[in-house]
Amino acid sequence: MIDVQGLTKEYGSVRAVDDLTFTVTPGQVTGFLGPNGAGKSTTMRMILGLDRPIAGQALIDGKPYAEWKQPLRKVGALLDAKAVHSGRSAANHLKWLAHSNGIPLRRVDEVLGIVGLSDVAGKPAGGFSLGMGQRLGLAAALLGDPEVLLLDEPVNGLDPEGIHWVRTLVRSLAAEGRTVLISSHLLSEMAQTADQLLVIGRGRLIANQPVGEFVQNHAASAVLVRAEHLSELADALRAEGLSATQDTDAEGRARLVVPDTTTDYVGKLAYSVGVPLAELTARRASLEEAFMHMTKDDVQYHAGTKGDGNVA
Ligand SMILES: Nc1ncnc2c1ncn2[C@@H]1O[C@H](COP(=O)(O)OP(=O)(O)OP(=O)(O)O)[C@@H](O)[C@H]1O
Repeated sequence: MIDVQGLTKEYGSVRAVDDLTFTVTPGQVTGFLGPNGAGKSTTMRMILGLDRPIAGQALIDGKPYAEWKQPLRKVGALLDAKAVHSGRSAANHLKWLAHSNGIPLRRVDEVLGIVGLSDVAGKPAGGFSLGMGQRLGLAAALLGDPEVLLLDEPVNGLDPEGIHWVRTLVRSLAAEGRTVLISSHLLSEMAQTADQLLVIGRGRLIANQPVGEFVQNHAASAVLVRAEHLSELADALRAEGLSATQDTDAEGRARLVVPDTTTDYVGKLAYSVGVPLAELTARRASLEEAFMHMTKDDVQYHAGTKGDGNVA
């Protein structure tokens, strides 16, 4: 369990993290989202004792990270996968970490196998691709078989197979009862990986809820309907107090978009007014729509604008 209370950090005049309070519970994947510069990495660094807050605290199972005697056995973290001595081989990098945390050396071969790097174990990490570096970072995070995992952008640089593998891995780690906090800008991926979402903007907490609830609360779903007699159906919908707008689908066919209703309702109504349907589809809101809606006032760095924050 990670317990963050009133965590606050400033860099000069920039308040990077502002009075953040949340808990991350075991047995589920918690996704950590926020626009660029929102304070995700800074929060993770403070949880790991790498940055000192100006107020508040972060505890891991009741103690600050620094008080765990063999921290890698308690918490596995992937923050900056490039933070590896470039001349050192993957295996030696992991052996060095294992040694400093009292972890048996046979675990090094195990984690290299888990992340698919056994064949390049003896090669210098400096020559690794971005994706291989991420895999090595994940191997280091898993080395101590930790109960708590903090993964900052773990799928960065991974190919589709790698992304799928990370998703399966973190879901199985959570299913084993571990605490998993994971940040990513790939929202469609996060929608499939996370159970719970923590969303921050400009250092402040703006949502902490299950993924499905977040999407339902912050993005509109709609029913899409095609029929030969669209205007009759539109009239019937409006008579029932529903708004229906007409547009065309990808194949250029006219359809109605009816927000805030269900396919069951529209289907029954069409039947009652004798309009045969050619298509009746629920358009589910996406995590991306919900995220854009929730964070639109907190985006500091827009394409084509100067932004109003300090550029990192
Ligand atoms: N070492 C530092 N010195 C000065 N400012 C910093 C430092 N680290 C972070 N910041 C600032 O703190 C704010 C939060 O940055 P942080 O990297 O935590 O955000 P983030 O949510 O992880 O962003 P991204 O999604 O782009 O990785 C930003 O305004 C950033 O410029």
